[in-house]
Amino acid sequence: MRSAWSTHRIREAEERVLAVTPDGALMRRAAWGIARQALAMLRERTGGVAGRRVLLLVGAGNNGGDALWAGAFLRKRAVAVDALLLAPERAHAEGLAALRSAGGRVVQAPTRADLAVDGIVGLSARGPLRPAAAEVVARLDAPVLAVDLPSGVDPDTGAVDGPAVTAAATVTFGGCKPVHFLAAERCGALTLVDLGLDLPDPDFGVLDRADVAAAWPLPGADDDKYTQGVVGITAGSSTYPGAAVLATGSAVRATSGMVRYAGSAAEEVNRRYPEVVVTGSVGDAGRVQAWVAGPGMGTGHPARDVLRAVLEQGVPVCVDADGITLLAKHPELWDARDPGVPVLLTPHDREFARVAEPRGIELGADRVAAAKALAAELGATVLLKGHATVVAGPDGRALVNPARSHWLATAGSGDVLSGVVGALLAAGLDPVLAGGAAAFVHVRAGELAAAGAPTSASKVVDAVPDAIRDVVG
Ligand SMILES: NC(=O)C1=CN([C@@H]2O[C@H](COP(=O)(O)OP(=O)(O)OC[C@H]3O[C@@H](n4cnc5c(N)ncnc54)[C@H](O)[C@@H]3O)[C@@H](O)[C@H]2O)[C@@H](O)CC1
Ligand SMILES: Nc1ncnc2c1ncn2[C@@H]1O[C@H](COP(=O)(O)OP(=O)(O)O)[C@@H](O)[C@H]1O
Ligand SMILES: [K+]
Repeated sequence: MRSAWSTHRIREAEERVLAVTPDGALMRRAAWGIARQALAMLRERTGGVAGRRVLLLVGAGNNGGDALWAGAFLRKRAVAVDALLLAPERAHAEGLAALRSAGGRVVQAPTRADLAVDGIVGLSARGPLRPAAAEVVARLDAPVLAVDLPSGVDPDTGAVDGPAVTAAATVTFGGCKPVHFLAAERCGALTLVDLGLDLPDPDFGVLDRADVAAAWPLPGADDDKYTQGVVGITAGSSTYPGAAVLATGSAVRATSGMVRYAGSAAEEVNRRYPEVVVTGSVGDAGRVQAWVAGPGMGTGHPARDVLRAVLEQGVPVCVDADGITLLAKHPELWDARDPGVPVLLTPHDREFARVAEPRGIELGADRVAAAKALAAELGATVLLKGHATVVAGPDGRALVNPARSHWLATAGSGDVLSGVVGALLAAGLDPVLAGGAAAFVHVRAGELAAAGAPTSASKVVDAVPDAIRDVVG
């Protein structure tokens, strides 16, 4: 698992190391990491390094200092290095002297380059690129290597509110920052240079393939259809039977145990998935180890009664879509729940706002903070959907699942996610891990279903087993 720390935590840890490290040593270590990455990119893109051209974009602080020192190292490999100083009077003095004495040039306008190094702003970044930097970045045609983070993107939230760098690669130092996962598409390939920092608990973790593989429940010699956890789905309505088919289908694809369906789309579900045990109502459904409630179920009184019946059963529940709207409209539904039993909500932004705003929680730029606040307030796990999905537990733990592709931005893909979450909850996974692992496999299923061209939620359902195979295989 990788981890991310907000900038103030990184700074505090850096200060402790700086206090016991010779002047400039950390910066040179950071800069050496950038130079190595720059050399690798030059080699990969141009077949060599000597005589290749690098343009440094140098801002007012230590981020620019890193770029200048990296330029000095690159000069030693016979790379031609030009530095464009965006705030000449505030450029890092030692870095500039090192670059000059290594034979680097200071230029007044961007020059042709094989690679640009973005040392405009780092940990102290606030807001988008200022106009002068924005103009230079807009005119670049070389790939960009970002120092610490792509300038113009908020380091703590990944928010982009105007001009910002999109990097082909980013080299960061000491520990990853939230931007690296919340705006992964802006960072490109990420490398971490170790600075020996002693960091506290992270703000959030990021599951990798091996973590998901280790968590994913697979049947063993002593298992039968019941022991792997039976998942119950209550979803769909006469208006939206499709949501029931998608959520149930993805649960079927995600577990080799049993899936039950309770609701008005029983016939459609059974026609499509004969292995599902269907019934008209939750009360008749038989025992399950977790429920998924909500996709397409409607928001009227009958649906409210169904949701209450599910919450009263004392097993983990994944509440999605209309189920979330019902919880917002009827907060007393929370009383039906045993507070010791996990509830996991899977809202998109508008559903999140419906539940959070009446409780005084705004969904602003800091999506991790908002999800953590709502999880703590509700005593439930909150999976906030988006291009980076945030999963926050009531105990303060959080995971982020970045998506590097966006094929899941298609109608019904949320219903697919809820079925996968349900399968993992039924197998007994901790809800934060269940949400994180489901989001991971969901993204992979979207990529496999799309294979480079638009796809649909039904195809994502069918790709769930391939996605699991890809992860656990
Ligand atoms: N502290 C340390 O020990 C280390 C710091 N390192 C580097 O130091 C960086 C942090 O340096 P600083 O704290 O000096 O600050 P930065 O270099 O991040 O920012 C410098 C200045 O840029 C300006 N600025 C803010 N937002 C801007 C925007 N949107 N557009 C243009 N200019 C903007 C501000 O005036 C700010 O003070 C890190 O990102 C990293 O690159 C590394 O050398 C590793 C060691
Ligand atoms: N631009 C995007 N990039 C990556 N994933 C996305 C993007 N937009 C949406 N998603 C994912 O697609 C799913 C959409 O779910 P949801 O909004 O509930 O849609 P629906 O109601 O149509 O099922 C979520 O899992 C979300 O994380
Ligand atoms: K930068």
